[in-house]
Amino acid sequence: MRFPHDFFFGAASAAYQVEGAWNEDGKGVSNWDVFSKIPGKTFEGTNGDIAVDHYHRYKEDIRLMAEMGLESYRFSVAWTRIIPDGDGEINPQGLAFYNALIDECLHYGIVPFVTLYHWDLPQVLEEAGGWTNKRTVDAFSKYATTCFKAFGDRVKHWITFNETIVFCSLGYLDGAHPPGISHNPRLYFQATHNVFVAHARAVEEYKKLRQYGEIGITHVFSPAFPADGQADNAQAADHANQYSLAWFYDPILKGAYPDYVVGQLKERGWTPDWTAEELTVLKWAAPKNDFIGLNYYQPQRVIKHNPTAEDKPAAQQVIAGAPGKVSFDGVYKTVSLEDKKYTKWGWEISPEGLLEGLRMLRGAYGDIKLYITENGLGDQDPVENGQILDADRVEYIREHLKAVKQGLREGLHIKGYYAWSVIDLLSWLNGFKKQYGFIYVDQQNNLTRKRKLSFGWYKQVIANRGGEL
Ligand SMILES: C[C@@]1(C(=O)O)OC[C@H]2O[C@@H](O)[C@H](O)[C@@H](O)[C@H]2O1
Repeated sequence: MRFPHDFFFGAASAAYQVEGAWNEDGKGVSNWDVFSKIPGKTFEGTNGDIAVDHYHRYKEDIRLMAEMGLESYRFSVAWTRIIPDGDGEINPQGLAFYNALIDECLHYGIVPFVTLYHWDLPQVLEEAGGWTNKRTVDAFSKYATTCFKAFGDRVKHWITFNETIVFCSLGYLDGAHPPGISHNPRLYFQATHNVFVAHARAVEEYKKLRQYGEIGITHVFSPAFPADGQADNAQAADHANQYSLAWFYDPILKGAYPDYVVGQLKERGWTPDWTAEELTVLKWAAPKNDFIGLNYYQPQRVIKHNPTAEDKPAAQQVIAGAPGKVSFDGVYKTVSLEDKKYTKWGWEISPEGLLEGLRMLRGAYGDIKLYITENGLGDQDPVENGQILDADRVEYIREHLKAVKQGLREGLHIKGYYAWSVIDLLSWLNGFKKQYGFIYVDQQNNLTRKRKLSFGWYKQVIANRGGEL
């Protein structure tokens, strides 16, 4: 079986992680431009000042994407290039860059799939409270509408936010992302709610413009499964899915928050300051949402946890996604299992977890349109005689594409697969050490690009529409 003709074989990146040019052509300062320069916050002090210089080399990069036969490129717009101080004047040089990037994609017949927010918030807004401040919601509406009007004649696929759970939990619970606040569930839930309202307002503005494209949001998709058959671990997995799935997917797809979580937030004084008008706009926007983007890397294997004084702060690798984390409320803990395979960063390799999770998602939300907007292997790629032989990445993506194909056989409405990432880039917490790309970037030799083993493999898969998988 080949993948359908209207299924996108794509790959992705994000502005702060690829562009560099952090202070060029009128760009404003973002929270990550500041946070990454606070000693100890990033791996070996790496930052996105240069990243992999996609800002100046995008033509070479897109030419390589075209050589691969890539059908769609998912990239994010840096808000600070468009409106440098967040909600003030528009920067024409910022519009010019993304117009050129979009036109270069279209020159090769590559469909642009644009993420409006991939974690880099204008610093002016961060200093005013970031996503805990309603001002940011209004500012996002202006920024999104500016992008729709500037690029919407050629961009027909829009993602509002990338992984709300990550930038809010790392920002307000773990303190590992801007604004670097730890253990503040009230601010965490407030920030997530404001993001959902900003999403709903952007859907409303987009539909008003009648540009006849599609708009959605991308969430982490990490379904929780009990580590064994014990009843309390099953209950812990249900709790994990309520807080890490339902809290994020329900307001977008059902237009209302899950009662299980709402009830517990009320008991603990963590209820966001939502208004009737905001809850109404969530309800209005839900059926207008055209798709949901899923970033799948691994499932969560969960056991019930009983908080003790011995609980230690999470290790860096655990904060960055490896099992072993105690949930913010202490109710459960993620664990690794003897019979599973793991990456060098301790992430489980589980294509079956993707398929099982997709079936669970259909049970909860029905036959919704889905894109796998990220999936890939973070690795330190082996280099032999100057060749990057990332056979493990080929294996990882092959097995996950086979799971997607099985999902299609079962009638799941999956419309595309975007490998993370098209090119080696800056990892927020792992610097340049954790590679994801089909294209290698030589950090020791003027950021020279080189095709990896996986580049030629993915080219073949696309040419055959996955018929051989
Ligand atoms: C934490 C980490 C990683 O670096 O491994 O997970 C995978 C991938 O997720 C993306 O949404 C982030 O933008 C990208 O930087 C990566 O981030």
